[in-house]
Amino acid sequence: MNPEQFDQELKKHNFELTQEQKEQFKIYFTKLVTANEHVNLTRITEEEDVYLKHFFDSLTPLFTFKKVFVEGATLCDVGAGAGFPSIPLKILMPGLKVTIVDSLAKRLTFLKDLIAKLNLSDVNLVHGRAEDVGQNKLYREKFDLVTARAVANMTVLSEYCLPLVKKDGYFVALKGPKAEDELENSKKALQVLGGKLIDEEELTLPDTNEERTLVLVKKVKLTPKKYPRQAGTPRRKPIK
Ligand SMILES: C[S@@+](CC[C@H](N)C(=O)[O-])C[C@H]1O[C@@H](n2cnc3c(N)ncnc32)[C@H](O)[C@@H]1O
Repeated sequence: MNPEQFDQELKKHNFELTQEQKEQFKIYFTKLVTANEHVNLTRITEEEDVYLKHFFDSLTPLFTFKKVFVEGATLCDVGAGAGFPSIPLKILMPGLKVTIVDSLAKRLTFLKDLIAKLNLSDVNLVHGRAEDVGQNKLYREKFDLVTARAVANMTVLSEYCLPLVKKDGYFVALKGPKAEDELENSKKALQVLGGKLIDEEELTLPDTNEERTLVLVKKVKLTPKKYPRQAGTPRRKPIK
């Protein structure tokens, strides 16, 4: 998907990019591939792949779960790495108030520079593990939306993300193909952590066979204080 095809695809979803937004994606692409020569950020570096597999892919929740993406909402992106999905979402919806949590300082250094170059406001960077951030009063149960792509399986991810979601807010997981087993295995964790599975949508990226699954979980109850457990425990001893 080249930048023109990207514009066309977004139009199909009723998003007409301004000149400024087109420029922001262009700068994002350039900075990503340049920085990637020194810091390990992505394996995807061809322009058409970056526009499809990073930019468009990051925006699919916005097209699929429209009603939960409200201008002015607070969004926390857990394990955003080089900014996916939150930075493309922020470019398209400038009113979002974004917090990015990642445990790797080098990636946050890249993001700090990127945010300045893209002239984005209301993007807060937090260096830390989701398990610790989820126990920090500043962040716990403070977000309308929490997103994560390619960070952990659904059970572990739920323990990272749900503690950060406000009651009645949403957790959106961007998953690959065939996520049913993962989802089935996470049922207990969702229930324990106060989540309720609302929707699960399968889609294919335009003009490809690239399959994705988007999962929408609503926080229906507060998360018990003991979660998230100590850093490393969710992965070592997933909730069963
Ligand atoms: C495979 S990358 C995915 C990055 C991005 N979400 C994407 O889709 O391109 C996983 C990221 O999650 C971060 N990460 C993994 N476990 C984490 C944890 N427990 N807390 C915070 N960040 C974590 C890593 O540092 C890394 O940047």
